[in-house]
Amino acid sequence: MPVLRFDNVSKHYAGGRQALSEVTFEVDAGEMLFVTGHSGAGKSTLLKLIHLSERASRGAVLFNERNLRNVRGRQVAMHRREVGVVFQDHRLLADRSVADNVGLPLLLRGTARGEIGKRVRVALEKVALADRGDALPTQLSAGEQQRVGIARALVTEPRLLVADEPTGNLDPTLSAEIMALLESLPERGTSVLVASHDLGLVKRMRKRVLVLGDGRLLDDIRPEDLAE
Ligand SMILES: Nc1ncnc2c1ncn2[C@@H]1O[C@H](COP(=O)(O)OP(=O)(O)OP(=O)(O)O)[C@@H](O)[C@H]1O
Repeated sequence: MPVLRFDNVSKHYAGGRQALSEVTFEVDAGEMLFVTGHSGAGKSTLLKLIHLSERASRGAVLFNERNLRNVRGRQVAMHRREVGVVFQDHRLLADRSVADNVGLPLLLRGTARGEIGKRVRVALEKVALADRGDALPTQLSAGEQQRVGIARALVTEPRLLVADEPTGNLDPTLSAEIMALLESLPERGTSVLVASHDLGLVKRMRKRVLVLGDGRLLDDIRPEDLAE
């Protein structure tokens, strides 16, 4: 069953140009894929329609077969529990511990403290930072900070993780480390969709690639068809 489906999706920003035009694709449960394209091609917009920081102008975005057009009000927060989000700048709170940062989405949802502690430990284990929960973000390396951002996105055990240029600020070694971590998530039940303009990185990963150009889906390349 697809976890995500875009059916002829278009997005116009108010007063702006058309960011997406009639985009159609599906993501299966347990899949990892990339979306690439030039600056302004529509990559971030595509991700925003999935975690509902923007709404489609036309067409349907379906998550677990549910049309997101019908997800309103309090249901938006429930939807966001099932979609983890990772940004280029991880946006960690500098004066809170790593564990507090990771637990924040649960705290905001009123989860009991004992349960938060348990889930934070699981999330930090997933990103190999189990022993750094008491540290402040500034005491960690850039790559470790990005892993904290990923743990925070995973703490609600989402069905899908969307990541917008997650390695944008990292050197090649740390980028590879973050990619290896993201690659390990599908087998643990979380599908992964990564937006990146870094074609070298995208090719090295040998995953399915959606190519956007001026808001249109130009290509949907399967790993076996990737050129050497
Ligand atoms: N809030 C907004 N209001 C108006 N126009 C917007 C808004 N956000 C994005 N756009 C426009 O929509 C188009 C797609 O932008 P988007 O950020 O999705 O591209 P992108 O592929 O992620 O680019 P980049 O790689 O530079 O981040 C661009 O022309 C952009 O200027």
